[in-house]
Order: sequence, then C-alpha cells, then structure tokens
Amino acid sequence: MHLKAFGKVNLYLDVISRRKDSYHNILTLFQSINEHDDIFIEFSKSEIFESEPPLNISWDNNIIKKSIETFKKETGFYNFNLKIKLIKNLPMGGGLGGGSANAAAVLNFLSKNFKISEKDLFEISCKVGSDVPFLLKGGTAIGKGKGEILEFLEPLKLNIKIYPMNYNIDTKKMYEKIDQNWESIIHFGDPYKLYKALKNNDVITAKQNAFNVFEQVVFKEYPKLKQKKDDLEKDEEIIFALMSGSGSTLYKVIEAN
Ligand SMILES: C[C@](O)(CO)[C@H](O)COP(=O)(O)OP(=O)(O)OC[C@H]1O[C@@H](n2ccc(N)nc2=O)[C@H](O)[C@@H]1O
Ligand SMILES: Nc1ncnc2c1ncn2[C@@H]1O[C@H](COP(=O)(O)OP(=O)(O)OP(=O)(O)O)[C@@H](O)[C@H]1O
Repeated sequence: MHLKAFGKVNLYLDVISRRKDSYHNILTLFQSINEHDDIFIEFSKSEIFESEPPLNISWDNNIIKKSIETFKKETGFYNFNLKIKLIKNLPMGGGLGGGSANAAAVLNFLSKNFKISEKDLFEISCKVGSDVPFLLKGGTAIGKGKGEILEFLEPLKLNIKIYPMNYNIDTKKMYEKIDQNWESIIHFGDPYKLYKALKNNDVITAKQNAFNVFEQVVFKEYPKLKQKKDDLEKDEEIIFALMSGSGSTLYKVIEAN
C-alpha cells in the first residue's frame, strides 16, 4: 500500500503560555501542503524498515516506530509486524511536520486495518506528537492546547511555495529559547482574521495577521533565514512570507492568479 504523508505549514503560530507538563499552549492556523513523503507499507512476518535517503536516526528513535508501539500498547493488538519503505522528501527538522506526517499516515493505515474508531485513533495520535492529531486529517484548522485542540475550517486553497533552508532545528530547544526570552517576545496578529482574509483574497489584512513567534528566536541564531525571508518579501505576487513551525523552512503565499 502506498501512503502519501503530506506536510504542513503554520500560517499563524503563537505561544500563549507554558504548561505544568513543560509543554506550551499554542495558537496556530495549520495548513496542509502538497509536498509529501511516500510510504510503502505492508504486513509482514518481521518488522522491516528502510528509507531513501538513509535517515541519520536509529529505527528506535524514529517517530514511525513510536507510532506503531503506541498503537500496539493502546489497542492491545500486538500480533503484527510491518514492512515499511519511506521515501523522505520533507526536510527533517524543517518545521513542516515531516516526522509527524509519517506517524499520522501509519496510524491511519493501522486504524483502517484494525477498525479503530476515529476517537480512539485521535487519542493515540495525541500520545505520539503534538502535530500528529492535525496531520491525521490535514486540511486547514485552528490549533490550540499542545496542538490537539482542533477547529477544522473549510480548507483554504492557497498557492504556497516552500523554501527548505537545510538547517535541522530542534523544536524543543526553540521552545526553551522562547521561555528564556519571554519578556521581550512580541505577540501580534489573529489567526481567525488571517483565515478570513485569505479566504476573501484580502491581501492587506492577510499581511497584517500572518505571524510566527518562533522567528524572533530562530532568526537570531540563523541570520541567513531572516535574509531569505526579506528577499522573498520583495516578490511582487506575494501575499506574505513566513517561517513554518519552529523552522527552518520558509515559505511564501502567492496571490491566486
Ligand atoms: C512547532 C510546531 O510544529 C507547530 O505546529 C509544534 O508545536 C511542535 O510539534 P512537534 O514537533 O510534533 O512537537 P513534539 O514532538 O510533540 O514535541 C517536541 C518538543 O517540543 C516542545 N513542545 C511541543 C509542542 C508544544 N505545544 N509545546 C512544546 O513545548 C516540547 O519540549 C516537546 O518535547
Ligand atoms: N520519520 C521521521 N521523519 C523525520 N524526522 C524524524 C522521523 N522520526 C524521527 N525524526 C526526528 O524528529 C525530528 C523532527 O522531525 P520533523 O521532520 O518532524 O521536524 P519538523 O518538520 O520540524 O516537525 P515540526 O514542524 O512538527 O516541528 C528530526 O530531526 C528527527 O531527528
């Protein structure tokens, strides 16, 4: 079976507060993108995993493995093995939810095969990663909480161009940087106003509400990203340019022709 694991960008992303469980409450506008990884998957006698190109992480540290083990533990269905071949197109640590998309695709495959309810599948996804619940379905959604409180909206049809910047940025580290700089962090924009503006092709209002709080800490460490974003903003047909997630991928939203 061939699965497509679509990535995501955050059209809006703010950190609201730090939680007792050391995660953060966020406010985001998730948007699926066309770029995707390819996963070839089938049941097999033993567990086999290979990827192209080879990943710089062990199978035990692969979020796909985590999603399989979490599925087994939560459902009690232990008696199966999978043979998986991953074609990695989404940049690792790129802010496009690449690993989370892989996990969501495998969880969807397993839930169909074992007839798991949507509710149970959602609960399992929340235990695998913060972006996985959204990526189970994809589309366009407001995300709150750790990313598991989702308000799915009529999907936006946007012209998004992705610019991978080849830095593998550690998400945990960037959240810690936000905590360390909390006093100086600026919060602005509104994801609901942004959604409405994009839906109505209201370029001015969209520009005023597109926002990613992580830029304030990531651009300090990676000045080339700021330079690239400034270059992208000079394009005529652009609505806005932004970094996705905790970085490093930049993207631009182009006016629909
Ligand atoms: C930056 C975003 O991609 C925006 O969509 C997400 O918030 C991060 O999602 P993710 O990469 O799936 O994150 P996870 O793999 O669940 O968590 C990685 C690390 O990021 C931090 N983390 C993640 C999500 C969140 N709401 N608060 C956090 O503080 C935690 O330190 C966690 O250990
Ligand atoms: N299947 C996988 N694909 C990609 N990265 C994986 C995978 N499994 C584990 N990882 C690890 O997870 C880290 C983050 O991967 P991922 O591609 O999800 O980052 P990301 O796109 O920045 O995610 P997010 O946008 O959710 O922050 C990688 O740097 C890698 O070490």
